[in-house]
Amino acid sequence: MLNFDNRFVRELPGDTELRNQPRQVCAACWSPVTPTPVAAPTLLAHSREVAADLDLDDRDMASAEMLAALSGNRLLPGMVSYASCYGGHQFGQWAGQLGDGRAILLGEAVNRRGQRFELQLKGAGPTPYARRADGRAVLRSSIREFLCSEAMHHLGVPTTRALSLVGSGESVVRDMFYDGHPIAEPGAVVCRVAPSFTRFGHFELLAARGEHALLQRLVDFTIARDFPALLVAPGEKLAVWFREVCERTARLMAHWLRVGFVHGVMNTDNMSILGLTIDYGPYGWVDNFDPAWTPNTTDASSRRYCFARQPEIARWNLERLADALAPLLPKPPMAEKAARSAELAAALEHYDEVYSAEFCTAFAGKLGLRSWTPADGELLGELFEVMRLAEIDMTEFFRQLAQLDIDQPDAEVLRESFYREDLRQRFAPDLARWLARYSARLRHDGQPAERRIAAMNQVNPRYVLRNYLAQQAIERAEQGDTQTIHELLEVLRRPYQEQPGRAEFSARRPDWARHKAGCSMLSCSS
Ligand SMILES: Nc1ncnc2c1ncn2[C@@H]1O[C@H](COP(=O)(O)OP(=O)(O)OP(=O)(O)O)[C@@H](O)[C@H]1O
Ligand SMILES: [Mg+2]
Repeated sequence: MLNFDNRFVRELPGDTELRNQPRQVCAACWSPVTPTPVAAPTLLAHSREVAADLDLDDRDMASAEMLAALSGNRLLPGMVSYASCYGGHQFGQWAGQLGDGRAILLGEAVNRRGQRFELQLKGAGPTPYARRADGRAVLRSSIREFLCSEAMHHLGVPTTRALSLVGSGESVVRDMFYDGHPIAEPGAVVCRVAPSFTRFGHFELLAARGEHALLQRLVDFTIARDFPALLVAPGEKLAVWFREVCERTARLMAHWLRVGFVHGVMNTDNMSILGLTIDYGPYGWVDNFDPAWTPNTTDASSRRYCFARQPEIARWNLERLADALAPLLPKPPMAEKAARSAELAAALEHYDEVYSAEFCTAFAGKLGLRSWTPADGELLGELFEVMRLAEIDMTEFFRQLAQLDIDQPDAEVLRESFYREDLRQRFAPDLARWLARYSARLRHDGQPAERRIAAMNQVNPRYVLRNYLAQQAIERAEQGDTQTIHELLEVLRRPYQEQPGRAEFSARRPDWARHKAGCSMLSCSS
């Protein structure tokens, strides 16, 4: 069914200890571990696009062997199972070894076009990196990961994918808000798919332990397997590669801001070397535009990972990766000893430049502008301020903005993007002033209306996985009804297309969801 070529375990050293017990794993990139079987697996949903990427058809997906593999009950021929070893900076502090505590890789499938995909079960039981935790995942967080990674892909945002969502038939005990109220919840396993699940933290841990020879091997492996185009690029390989990682990360940040996504836990162990969105934990979608909003309750006081700070935090994370890579470069001259090597520093500056350029391109697109001038930055800044103060829904506003008649701008087309009538009235004059300036700018831009509207509709989604929508799918699934998961999966396949009869999936957050757990506050407990 699937063809495997498991380079990670073949080319990188593994742990020689075979017992599946929590421990520090040194001088190795992975540990062999077998998924822990589950009692009564059922395939709750799968992504037909990911299946197609893997050359799997509906019959394959419905087979007993596939269900056994996707639940961790039995491996398919060619699979090897292992957990990888990484560390990370969490909330700004070095946390030491973390590793795949509940994620178990199943090897690298190569499709008929020669594309390579790592398969990874999340929630498949404890590994040597599980510390004191159970290695499992609850259904609610698994639904959120499954739906959101597919939704992000269809929005055009780089991301790990999800092949399947399997209910385990077992319960998992979680204290959702860490307040001494543990309850048994249904468990699940998601099979994630990505060309590589390697994180910044994989490199950081080897550097922190002074395992520089292995660090060099992991870098060489990563370039050869995951960045083959760079093998023929001129220049010092490591610096060229780090620059590419910076560039991809910058593009990812611009995408997150464009669609209103807040990751929620941008620790360096949750940063993909390929610039993919990885680890859908306490993430959230911006409803009313608020740069300081964070969905993660653990982050509520520091707001380190709030919406607007994400690009800055990504840079901080890249700096930690640069620190890890620095020992592999030739020693800098004495005068620069404390400084990072010039190449790494230049790559970080490149991050700033690419991010700025990508942000401008993204928001020029959202506003329907063909080019971007410094004055547009001011125009956008003023819009953000009105949106924040008036609590305007980000997704609804930008989608509806295309409907504005720029010869006679009238805020009426934006009425549905307000959460509060009093704020709508209070900020009506500010919005009207802004719309007049914006309309003048568009008239100057001179693009025919149909072309502008079509272009805006390709970057301003009508449908995103609003927090309350995911929560509704979860509550129904916990009652045994997976219909909403399937409906959402279907709607979110075409986020930029108007879908008649699907208005319920684009409606802004209802009042009941404003402060409800799972809708505005998410916990890390998953
Ligand atoms: N239930 C669990 N059992 C074992 N380890 C866990 C569990 N939950 C989290 N961990 C581990 O704690 C660390 C930080 O967790 P974090 O929430 O970032 O990741 P995660 O949600 O498990 O997974 P991923 O980053 O793979 O999507 C990771 O090493 C992770 O494997
Ligand atoms: Mg994680």
